[in-house]
Amino acid sequence: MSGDAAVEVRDLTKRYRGTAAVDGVSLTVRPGEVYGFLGPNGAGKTTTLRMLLGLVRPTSGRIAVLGCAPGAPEALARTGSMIEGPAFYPFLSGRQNLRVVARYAAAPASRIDHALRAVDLADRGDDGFSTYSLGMKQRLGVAAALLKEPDLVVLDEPTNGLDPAGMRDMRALIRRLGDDGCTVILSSHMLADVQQVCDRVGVIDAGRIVADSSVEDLRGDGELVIRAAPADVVRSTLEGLPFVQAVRSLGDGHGVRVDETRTGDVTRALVLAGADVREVRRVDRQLEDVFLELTTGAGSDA
Ligand SMILES: Nc1ncnc2c1ncn2[C@@H]1O[C@H](COP(=O)(O)OP(=O)(O)OP(=O)(O)O)[C@@H](O)[C@H]1O
Repeated sequence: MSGDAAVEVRDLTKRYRGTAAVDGVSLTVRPGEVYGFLGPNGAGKTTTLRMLLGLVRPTSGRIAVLGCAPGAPEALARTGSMIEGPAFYPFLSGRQNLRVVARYAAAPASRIDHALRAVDLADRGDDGFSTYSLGMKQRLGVAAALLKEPDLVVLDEPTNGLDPAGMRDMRALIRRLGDDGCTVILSSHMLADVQQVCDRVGVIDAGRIVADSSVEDLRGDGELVIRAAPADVVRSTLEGLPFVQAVRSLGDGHGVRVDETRTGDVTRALVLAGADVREVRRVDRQLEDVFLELTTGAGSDA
């Protein structure tokens, strides 16, 4: 373990009754980055996050959180978390709920106003929790995670169940935390959200990491969409080009994985082969496309 990482996980495995929920996971989260943990339902996201917090004991493997063993008091003192939705007293106000959490977490009560401001709940802090919208409840959960002035925040599905405005607010909040130098790990089903808010992502499928890279690298160079005829000439020409990585058939054309600088070469080759080129257009790959390619797509969230 290098010791420079905010979180370092090596060969982490968790078995339940012989079945691996998490199977040899290795990943590194660097200080100050917003790291997205993506995967279909049941892929092992929550189990991994719970192991990082010392809530679940690994079957095997190594974890360092802020240089400490998971669950070590030094690590927990600098880590805020929201796992599987926030739990608050409905009959107390937001502020009173945070007071309860602060006392329990040995965090200074002076942090409460700061935490409420950070999640845009300062002017609703004295209203009853039961009167909050789902988005406000989720944001209060993040406020609770911020009470300790943490270096690391772990959020399990922070946008779960939120409407578009709630998601936008949560995204902005997470990005602000990252910009303020806090390391954030979040799990999500919301691929578009992760694409907008995360610096790097790990994709987990059936307990195994299938990708761990920057969002940009994962999305790659995008695809060149070509409409040209006849189809057999187009396909054989494209497949014969050494710089073309992959050719796939679309309804009325072909999609080609190729570096953007080769767009002219591809078009020229098709014209020289006698193809009638009607359209050549570059399409960015969305994280969702990559996710579906990488995972089995078995989860309903996929
Ligand atoms: N306490 C447990 N006992 C037995 N099996 C468990 C336990 N906790 C999790 N599992 C199993 O481990 C696998 C991974 O579950 P986990 O909750 O980590 O997935 P997830 O990626 O967070 O899924 P979701 O997106 O649905 O929350 C699942 O097959 C789940 O049934």
